[in-house]
Amino acid sequence: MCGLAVDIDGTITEKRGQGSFRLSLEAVEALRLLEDAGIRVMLVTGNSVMVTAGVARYIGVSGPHVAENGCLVYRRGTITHACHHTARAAARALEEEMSGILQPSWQNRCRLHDYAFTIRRGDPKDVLREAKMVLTERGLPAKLSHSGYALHVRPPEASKGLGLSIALRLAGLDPGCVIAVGDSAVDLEMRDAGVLLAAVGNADQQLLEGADIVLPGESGKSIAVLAKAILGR
Ligand SMILES: O=C(O)COP(=O)(O)O
Repeated sequence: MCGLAVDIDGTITEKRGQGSFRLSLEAVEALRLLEDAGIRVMLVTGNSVMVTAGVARYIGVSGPHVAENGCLVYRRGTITHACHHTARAAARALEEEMSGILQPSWQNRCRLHDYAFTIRRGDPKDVLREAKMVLTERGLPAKLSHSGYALHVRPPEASKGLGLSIALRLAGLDPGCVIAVGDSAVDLEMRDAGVLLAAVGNADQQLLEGADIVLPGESGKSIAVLAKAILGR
């Protein structure tokens, strides 16, 4: 075991779901113990690069880290662009056509490729369908996903797997000795980097069914359980 890639929201927080942003102190402690034992901890998230780099700094995890759902890789102050397109025009179209339903994320001001919206009302599946129709009508190619926290509009090439592959290459880590952990269907993409994929116990159904292993416990507690098993404590 040489590296652990973890999603942020729903994975190292106390709980998962819109509005659950409190970091799990158990998870933070577990990630620090792993780092101290020489295991590289990488954040792989839909958040903007500024938020990702800030969270990483104060948790104390060395990275490289992946932001904007795979589009940006942050390593020691340097940013690598994994995506070559931006979903900015698609995000603007959604703002115009779905303002009653979608609330743009405050982080959109510092995003470059992937844009996020919280859903004000309605079932995320219906909202995704409507957003897809808006983009098709406008002829804007973009990928849409929902993290359990926000709807993301992404360039077609965006993938957490692509971002994680770049992060592993920058760190000189063999994917075969890396475990990735997430809480939602978007995190399935991380397996494309060749890592073992784990789901926290309260992950969404798609990830619970698609992951290689399901961890006991919920969100941050699952991370603490995994760290104990890795460190043999
Ligand atoms: O940005 C979000 O919507 C959620 O971010 P995550 O990828 O860390 O779960």
